[in-house]
Amino acid sequence: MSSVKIECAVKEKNKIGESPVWEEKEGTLLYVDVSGQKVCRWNPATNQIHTLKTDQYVGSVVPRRSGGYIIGVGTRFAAVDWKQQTITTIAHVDEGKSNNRFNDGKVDPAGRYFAGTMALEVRPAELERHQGSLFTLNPDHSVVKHFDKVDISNGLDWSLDHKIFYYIDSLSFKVDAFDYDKKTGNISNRRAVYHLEKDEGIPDGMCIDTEGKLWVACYSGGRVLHIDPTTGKRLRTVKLPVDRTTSCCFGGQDYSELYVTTASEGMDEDSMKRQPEAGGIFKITGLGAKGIPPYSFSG
Ligand SMILES: O=C(O)[C@H](O)[C@@H](O)[C@H](O)[C@H](O)CO
Ligand SMILES: [Zn+2]
Repeated sequence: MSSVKIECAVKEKNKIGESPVWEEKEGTLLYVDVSGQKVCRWNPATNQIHTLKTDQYVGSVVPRRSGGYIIGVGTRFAAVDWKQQTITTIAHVDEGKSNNRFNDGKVDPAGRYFAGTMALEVRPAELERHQGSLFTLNPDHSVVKHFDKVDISNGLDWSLDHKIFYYIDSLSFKVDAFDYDKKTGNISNRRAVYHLEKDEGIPDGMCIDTEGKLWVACYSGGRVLHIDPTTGKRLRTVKLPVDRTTSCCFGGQDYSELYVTTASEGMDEDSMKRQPEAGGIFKITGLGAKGIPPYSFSG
């Protein structure tokens, strides 16, 4: 077995780094800084970061098949023209809930954008409960609301056979699964596939690997969990040198590198001293696992 190597690849600090997506064509890593209110694109070859400021908190960014990106910003779905550096609203959600914002999101195997909302936090993980919902932006730009009463809508991905949708509502401290209908985008039959242990922190972003196993970043846990969703067992724990690990995706050559975003927001001076790399993005190699290419929004 090769040895695991963990390095801080993107040193520029995010307040809340999130939603990492590998862009194979350019060999770049796309992500957001939620409360830093920006969409970022890091080029490993040049170590340059290009950013686009948003006018509100941005929860996630996904590639769009016709070019550019789609984001969940504030309580809007919006299109990003990266070349023109413009953001155009596509649809509104959670109308009347002015204290809400989009959080994590990802494109499903049929090209729909799934993203959920949450109330704004007073402090990390402290917020008015049950205010969020999970939505889908369809390719025709219609919006579907799947369910409400979500605390912190977070990690999501689909099984390799496209029959299961995995989902995390962070404050439930578990990873859930739904039956997923690729044709309609409907999800049903919610059940738990993994319950976090006390010291594992708060489940946040996640991604699937080529074996159908999940990698779950744990906020306040300083770790990524490798989970088998069919047995409900944890296969492995990968610890990082910072506590606030937020999300992960595979990227790089053959999708064999795991990129882990982290947050620095809300840390006091002391913990910043102890964790100087907080807010950076980590690259983990030697895991012996690989990911799959991200799906693009087809609308
Ligand atoms: O990363 C996210 O998904 C949210 O934007 C964050 O706010 C954290 O999850 C939260 O603070 C801890 O649960
Ligand atoms: Zn998250």
